[in-house]
Amino acid sequence: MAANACGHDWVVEITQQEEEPELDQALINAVSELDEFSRFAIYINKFFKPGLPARLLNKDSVIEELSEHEVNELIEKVSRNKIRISRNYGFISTYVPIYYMGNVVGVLVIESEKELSERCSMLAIYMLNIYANQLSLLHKSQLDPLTELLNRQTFDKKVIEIAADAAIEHIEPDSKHRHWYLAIVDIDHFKRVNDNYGHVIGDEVILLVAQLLKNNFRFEDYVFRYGGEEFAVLFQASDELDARNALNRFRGCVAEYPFPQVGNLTVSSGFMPIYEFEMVASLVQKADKALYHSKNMGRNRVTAYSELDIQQSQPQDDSIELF
Ligand SMILES: Nc1nc2c(ncn2[C@@H]2O[C@H](COP(=O)(O)OP(=O)(O)OP(=O)(O)O)[C@@H](O)[C@H]2O)c(=O)[nH]1
Repeated sequence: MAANACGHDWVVEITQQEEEPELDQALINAVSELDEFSRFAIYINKFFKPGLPARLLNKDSVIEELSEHEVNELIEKVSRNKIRISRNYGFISTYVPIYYMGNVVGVLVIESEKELSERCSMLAIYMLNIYANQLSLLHKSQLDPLTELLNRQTFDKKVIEIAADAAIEHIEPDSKHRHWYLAIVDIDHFKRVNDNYGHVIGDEVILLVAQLLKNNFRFEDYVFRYGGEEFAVLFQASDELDARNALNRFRGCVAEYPFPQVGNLTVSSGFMPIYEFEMVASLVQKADKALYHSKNMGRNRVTAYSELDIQQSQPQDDSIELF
């Protein structure tokens, strides 16, 4: 650590990361190089929102994992006392707070034979703080500024990840497990909103629909602003009926919502399962086809890709073999 006495190398490493797993690894590497101790566990609430649990970051930690309640108690204690030290049967436990915007969002637990130097503890605090700031910047870069939903760039990455997992797991369509679905949702006749009430009201409608969408899906589902008044949802459901019910629930919710000045609006959607690896463009094209079917059938409805008469839309194979 001598050449890196002020932690400069770690700061550079952490602030260079543009992907979350690599950023996590950069922090884990930095903490493991603070050489005065041998074992550590990092717990952090990565969304920085009160009420969400702080989860273990270094899953391979040799320190026994604490319960959510124990972690909350520790966070409460380090919020009051900054660094805490306790002595247990020959080793020393040090608890270092993780700060984000002045709030404690996690805790680093270190077990060592001898007490950590103050310099080492302060270095840990700075590094954890820099990690939290970098994580927040990374999260912000994944969001659409108007709605704070995930943006289009993040959509492609997430679909590839889910489709790759589906290919590995080989989940069958009739399996008992919940699996992933892709839906594209579009506000009906949105151009009329802009034309009649102006773009500011149009933007407000987009924002309100985004909020309704977020509220209608689970925390572990992903909601994106895909384009202007078009949204994409990656969500888990047990089968097609379950997925359709979720989208219909949202559709009903929008239809009943009194949009200020505008009154009532509707949304149409198309959806399909992600059972195997498929290119993002091909998945989106299929969900889009189902969406346009909803539009053609009068809007304010949900269509599954499986409902479409694929035979009609595909070119007929009545070609003549020439060679
Ligand atoms: N206010 C606002 N309008 C947007 C934004 N992005 C796209 N739009 C507008 O959204 C409208 C989309 O219109 P169309 O694609 O013709 O579709 P539509 O009127 O919703 O009709 P259907 O989709 O067929 O039901 C266009 O007028 C765009 O200018 C945005 O960020 N804010």
